[in-house]
Amino acid sequence: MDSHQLIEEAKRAREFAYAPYSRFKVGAALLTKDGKVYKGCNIENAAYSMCNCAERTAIYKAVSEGENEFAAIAIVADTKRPVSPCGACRQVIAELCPKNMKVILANLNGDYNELTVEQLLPEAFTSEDLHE
Ligand SMILES: O=c1ccn([C@H]2C[C@H](O)[C@@H](CO)O2)c(=O)[nH]1
Ligand SMILES: [Zn+2]
Repeated sequence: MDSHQLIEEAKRAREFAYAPYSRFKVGAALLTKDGKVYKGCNIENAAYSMCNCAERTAIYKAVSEGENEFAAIAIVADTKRPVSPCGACRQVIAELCPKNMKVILANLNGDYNELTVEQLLPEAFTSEDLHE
């Protein structure tokens, strides 16, 4: 599965977004090392703080199914520049995905950026900081 295919999977997930408040639909597709794809969309709530981002939906789906080896994630929204994940999602990605894993940020115009987890959240606070 290449970057373009993973972006297409994320676009399909985006169609399921439940975003009646922001009207901002986001899709994500997380690729495991053995080639499975877990998709996620954002899911909002009338109690706004409970909104869950697409990236975290995909990651939590995968982890809760026993997955822990990831190869790439694609995230797509209808933005001018490729979508920029929020800080909370950057922290979750840094926690559960390898530092050198590919992160593909895309929009619906065909623009995309590829970066690593470490580039997405430089100097991340991680479990290595917790205990000496
Ligand atoms: O990278 C992002 C940025 C925002 N959102 C969602 C959260 C909320 O439902 C809506 C507006 O912020 O978009 C995501 O899912 N991923
Ligand atoms: Zn987020």
